[in-house]
Amino acid sequence: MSMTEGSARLRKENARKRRDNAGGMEGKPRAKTRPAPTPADEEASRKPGLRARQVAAKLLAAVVEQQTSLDGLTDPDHGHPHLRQLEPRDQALVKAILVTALRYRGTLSAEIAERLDRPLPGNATALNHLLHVAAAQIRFLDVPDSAAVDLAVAAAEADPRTRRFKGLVNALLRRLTREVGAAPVETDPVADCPAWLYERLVAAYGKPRANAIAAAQRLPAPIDITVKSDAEDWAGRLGGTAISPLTVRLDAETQGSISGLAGYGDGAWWVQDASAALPARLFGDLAGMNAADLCAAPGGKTAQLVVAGASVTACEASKSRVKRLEANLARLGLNAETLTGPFQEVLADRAFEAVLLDAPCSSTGTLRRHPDVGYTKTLEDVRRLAELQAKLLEEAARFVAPGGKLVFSNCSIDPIEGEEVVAAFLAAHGDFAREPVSGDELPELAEAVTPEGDLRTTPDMRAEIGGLDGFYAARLVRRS
Ligand SMILES: C[S@@+](CC[C@H](N)C(=O)[O-])C[C@H]1O[C@@H](n2cnc3c(N)ncnc32)[C@H](O)[C@@H]1O
Repeated sequence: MSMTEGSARLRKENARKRRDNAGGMEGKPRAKTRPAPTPADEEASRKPGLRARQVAAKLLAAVVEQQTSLDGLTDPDHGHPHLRQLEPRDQALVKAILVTALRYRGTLSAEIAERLDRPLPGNATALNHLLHVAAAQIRFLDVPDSAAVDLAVAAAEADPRTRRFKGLVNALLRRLTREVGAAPVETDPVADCPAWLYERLVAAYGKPRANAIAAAQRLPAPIDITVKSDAEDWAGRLGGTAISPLTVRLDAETQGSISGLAGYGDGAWWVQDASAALPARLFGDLAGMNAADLCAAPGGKTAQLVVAGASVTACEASKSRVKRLEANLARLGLNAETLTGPFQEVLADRAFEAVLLDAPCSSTGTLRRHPDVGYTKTLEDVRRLAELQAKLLEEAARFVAPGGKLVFSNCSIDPIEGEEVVAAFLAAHGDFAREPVSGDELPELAEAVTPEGDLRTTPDMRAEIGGLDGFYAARLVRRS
């Protein structure tokens, strides 16, 4: 429900600001979190923009070596302290570098490797990150090449682990600038799809479709909002297109400060990808019914259930995320009962006519917004999360009243976490049946309805309007 990836959309104005500020600016550190300056910090403060590049390399290491999520590292309140110490403009630059370096990681790795006489030593990880940070700027960002190269050389010199490679950094990056620079060289989306994920895509969807998905998920995602009503009207007012009865896709020009747009303060809409808005739609009109959202925060789907007329109970296990859920509902002026804790415990023996289980998952459907996911998650994570989902689905079943509906969903692109979980559940539960979704229910997205009657979106769908996140949803009904 918040805008998290504005920095990845490098629109001209931001690019100009960064160029004007090419060297960047050292942040005024917050007294509370500021560690004592090291000699490297002092050097960085003498060279504008150096600190931003050093922080970018450090955070890139955290993503690819420690599998730390980019959202966590860049969280405005709890993110990495070195990032939070930078000026907002430099923070935005660091985020843009990271998103770009991850989105094009395969391409950048190959272009760096081609210009090395021999492969880097296996332990030269700091050097590798530094080269990726510089190459991302040279190849894809509107930063002067000379600044990208000079600051990479300065960063190499400031770090004892990379000092002896200073000459290599300089020569390699100058060659990259000369030979490719920012030329629109065609790059291979498959090379930029993490290998384990590409293998899964081929296994699940076949090679041609896997290639189309890899290409679509390398593109930055547009920003979609879900409106309480009047999508056409809001599209006109905000500058966008109504792409479903509830979703407006904002034009690139409209994007900027989301909270400054008309209707935000009045709670008329919230940010939610078009595909994330689909599972709650599967309940249809909920007027006069009670509904439970079992895994609710940050609350986009809870809001939809309330707007659809239900009396909603929203459960969330994480205390901090309940706060976000409640703040979001308050801004939207929507009422729901919120319960803090695992739904299995806090719901006692209640039963509901509509139950939504939007389960934790690998988030591999959201690579457009979160290009780190391919490097922070593995196939083992997918399998582990599928087991968790199966357990949660089993437990969710007991809160469904006879004749009630249960929608299971998540934003993984992998059938292991979707179709297979539901197939196993139905095989073990004669008391539940699938209630197939029909193309008529979602006329704008009939291609997403599977032969079994589930919903499966992939990023290559609706390419003509900018694609969709990958999502899965199945609608089940309790027979007795
Ligand atoms: C995919 S997110 C939900 C997104 C949410 N439905 C939305 O549309 O905004 C999954 C959420 O489930 C929560 N969660 C995980 N296990 C839970 C449980 N047993 N009971 C309640 N919440 C749980 C996580 O903390 C996380 O916030």
